Amino acid sequence: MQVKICGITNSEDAGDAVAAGADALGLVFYAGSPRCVTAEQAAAIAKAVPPFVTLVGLFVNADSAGVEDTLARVPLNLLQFHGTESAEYCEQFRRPYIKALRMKDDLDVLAAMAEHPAARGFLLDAYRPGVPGGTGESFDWQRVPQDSGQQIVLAGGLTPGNVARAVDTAQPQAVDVSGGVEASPGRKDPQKVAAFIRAANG
Ligand SMILES: O=C(O)c1ccccc1N[C@@H]1O[C@H](COP(=O)(O)O)[C@@H](O)[C@H]1O
Repeated sequence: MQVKICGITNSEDAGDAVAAGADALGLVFYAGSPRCVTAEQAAAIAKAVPPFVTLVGLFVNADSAGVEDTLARVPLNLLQFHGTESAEYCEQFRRPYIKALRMKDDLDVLAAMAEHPAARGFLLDAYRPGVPGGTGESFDWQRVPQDSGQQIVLAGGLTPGNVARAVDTAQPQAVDVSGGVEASPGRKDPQKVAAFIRAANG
């Protein structure tokens, strides 16, 4: 099971997550988040990350120039678009990307995936009106399609205590967590991070 620890705000938390076995670290470039980092902070964190750990930049309906500016300053391996971005928008950066889908009750998941043929995968997160993500809420894992042929990253309200059940139910390729492994908003708890990665890997 691949594990992404999202909402890293400092080099110490990055190092702890890598030491615990994280495959990917997420940096949030969304001003509305308590985990938001500047490009300068992100570049400093990136220096603490080994080359074979994927560094993911998370954006929410950001203006294109802002994304380009971040890309020029931070060595991101993968982009995560967590808003209502179109395929045309996401593809303009010519970088590998995953698209977040918020699992609103009436969302046609396969149809939403078909709108992003160039996406490298889809991150499925809980839906809460007015909040783009990082809600700490989960959704019905049985709604994760088993026949999409896509790389699925399961997210939303995952914790060290529920991730094994989530993996068993949804059978994703990867899991993603933010609030469930925090000591306080924006600071990770290294013991929770390690427990999460252990539990995700069964
Ligand atoms: O982490 C955030 O603050 C955030 C803000 C805006 C959009 C997405 C955000 N995070 C992503 O949401 C998932 C789920 O978060 P949680 O585990 O429920 O707290 C997280 O893994 C990020 O990919």
